[in-house]
Amino acid sequence: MDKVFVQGLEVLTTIGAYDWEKDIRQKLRFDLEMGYDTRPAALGDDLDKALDYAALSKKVTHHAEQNHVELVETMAEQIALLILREFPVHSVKVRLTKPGAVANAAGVGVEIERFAHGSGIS
Ligand SMILES: Nc1nc2c(c(=O)[nH]1)N=C([C@H](O)[C@@H](O)CO)CN2
Repeated sequence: MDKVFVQGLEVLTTIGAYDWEKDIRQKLRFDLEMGYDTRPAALGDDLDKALDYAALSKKVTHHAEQNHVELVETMAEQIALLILREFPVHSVKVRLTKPGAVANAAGVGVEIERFAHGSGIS
């Protein structure tokens, strides 16, 4: 399956399990990979047939900015569901990095993969 990806999408939001995290904004970095047949767009050179990575990035940014959760797991799951619900993709991989969370680590986070088929969405 072809992939459309968004790499290093940075969003500032309120996220974290500890009290001191409830009143600050921290950076999240999203790496997204969507399973999508790119041939119709390529053959017609037609954005209307493409998975619009700009529109997708905008929706992900808006969701992450507006929804405050404790765990990176929760945010990753919400973003995967949003993409499966709002875009005609076969699958989505969400790698979510919280760069400032652990001293002496470049980043920590999760990577999940979800599929449209059998998810009740599609
Ligand atoms: N598996 C996880 N572990 C931790 C999380 C998380 O979201 N998933 N979050 C925290 C704190 O919020 C941390 O980021 C503060 O530095 C701790 N462990």
